[in-house]
Amino acid sequence: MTRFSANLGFLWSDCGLPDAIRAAAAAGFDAVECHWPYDVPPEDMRAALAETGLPMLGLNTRRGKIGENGLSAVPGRHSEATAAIDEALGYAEAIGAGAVHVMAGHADGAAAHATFVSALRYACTAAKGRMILIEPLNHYDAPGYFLTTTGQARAIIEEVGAPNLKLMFDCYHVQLMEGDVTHRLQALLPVIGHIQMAGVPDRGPPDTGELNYPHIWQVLARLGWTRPVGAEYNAGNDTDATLGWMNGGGGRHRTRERDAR
Ligand SMILES: O=C(O)[C@@H](O)C(=O)CO
Ligand SMILES: [Mg+2]
Repeated sequence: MTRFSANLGFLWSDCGLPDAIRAAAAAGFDAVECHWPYDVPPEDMRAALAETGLPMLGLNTRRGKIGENGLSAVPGRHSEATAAIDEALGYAEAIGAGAVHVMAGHADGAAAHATFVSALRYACTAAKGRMILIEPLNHYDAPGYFLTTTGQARAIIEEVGAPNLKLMFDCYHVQLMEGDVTHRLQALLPVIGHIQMAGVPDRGPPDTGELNYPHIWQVLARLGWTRPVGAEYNAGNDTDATLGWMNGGGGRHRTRERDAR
């Protein structure tokens, strides 16, 4: 049975994060993950996580100024990037989150590559065993983002050479940039730390669009993947109404009728 994590940057994004954690638990998710929780006191997050028993899988480094998408590959922004990594690791430790996604930012070329490698070496050491993730983003949603393909990510992971540096394989971005999702999951499995999903190309629920997620969940089961898969899609202002796909994955989603009993 596939297990699912609710990405609270997208699901129940109209609630505060602690209430979004509670909503995810009520809907039957096995875990949660978030993007930028920094405005919420860690003790409020800890309380909601303890109350629901859900693990927080991960969070992101800050994006930087408006229009930026992280700083870790941006030459000349080293001290801000390092501060963002320290902040994310500190927050992750405070709430018991398992991973930090280090966001690269808008940059390209050899200097950006060297800057990113150096920032990731710093993050992997500072993480003291916590997982560090990097995620290729598609060029429609994130034009100019440094990290765009799984091949580029794998080369960086190999160059950094830290056991706690892993790939965040977001099926939505991978399908838009490269396709061949099944073969890529299989080939990249040893370096994958987390998997996310959304309908393609509209980033709707996983039961919409061109990717057949029930097939992908079967592939993951065959590959021995047992960690929760992150649901990171636009859910509009009624997340509960979009959760029919969870039953297709054998999830524990409780229908509204059952909730009402
Ligand atoms: O896919 C995404 O957009 C997210 O996983 C993320 O962390 C960057 O916004
Ligand atoms: Mg993603």
